[in-house]
Amino acid sequence: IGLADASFMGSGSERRYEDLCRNIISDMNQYGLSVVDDFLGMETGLKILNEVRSMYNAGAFQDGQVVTNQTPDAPAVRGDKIRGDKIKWVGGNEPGCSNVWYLTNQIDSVVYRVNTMKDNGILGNYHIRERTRAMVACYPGSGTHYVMHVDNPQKDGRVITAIYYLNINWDARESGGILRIRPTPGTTVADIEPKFDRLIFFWSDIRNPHEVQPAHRTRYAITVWYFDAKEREEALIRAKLENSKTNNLAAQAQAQQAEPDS
Ligand SMILES: O=C(O)CCC(=O)Nc1cc2ccccc2cn1
Ligand SMILES: [Mn+2]
Repeated sequence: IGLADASFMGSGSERRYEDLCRNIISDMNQYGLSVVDDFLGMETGLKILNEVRSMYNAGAFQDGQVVTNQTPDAPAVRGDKIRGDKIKWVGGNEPGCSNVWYLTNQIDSVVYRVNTMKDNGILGNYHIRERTRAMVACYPGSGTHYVMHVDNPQKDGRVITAIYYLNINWDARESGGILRIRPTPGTTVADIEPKFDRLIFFWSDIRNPHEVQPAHRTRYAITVWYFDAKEREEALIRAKLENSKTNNLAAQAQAQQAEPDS
């Protein structure tokens, strides 16, 4: 995986930006994932980290969906959590999020660029015009993890997952917290350390099941998901159909109840 060095924001050289995008295009076509180190440089990375820390310390994060998968017959032990992260969704330019907002703008420009460059292979099949808000996540250490899963298993429109890590001097040997991606089909495994100022991309669908291994140190990450216009459009139409179907069923049920017994 071409570990591109991309503190292009510092040196601001167009050439390095082009090279970075070329690297991402070839990684995404070859591996379905890409790792970019030194994306924004130390100074900007630190501003983002400090902003996230102050959000977290202000108690602005909620528990990620916590589903205990208690096996029915097992003794009532503490349900092992599906995931232990705490999250906060950050939209446009809310107060106190200007550095996260700057990050999402930088990632946007890379994604829109690789999506429109010529000879971009699979990336050319998508038409990326929208993304989710930024999901700021914190694994508070003490073994919190996230089980193996697929981000978009059912064509909800999301095609690229982009994750930016904020963890200075992360050493997985003592802190764990590795993101393990198991690209399918295939037998390879990509173990990615959540290193400071590292940006990764991977296909959001079933091509990339992934997990976060137990983290023993506070682990911050910021994720945005990019939509393909067509897949998103179709997903929204399906959702509307589903919705109207259930509404009709409910209305019918309501009506039946209302009818006097025949
Ligand atoms: O932090 C990492 O290295 C990746 C963690 C991760 O996969 N997070 C995540 C978080 C999610 C939150 C809501 C719905 C789906 C989700 C899928 N994945
Ligand atoms: Mn995920």
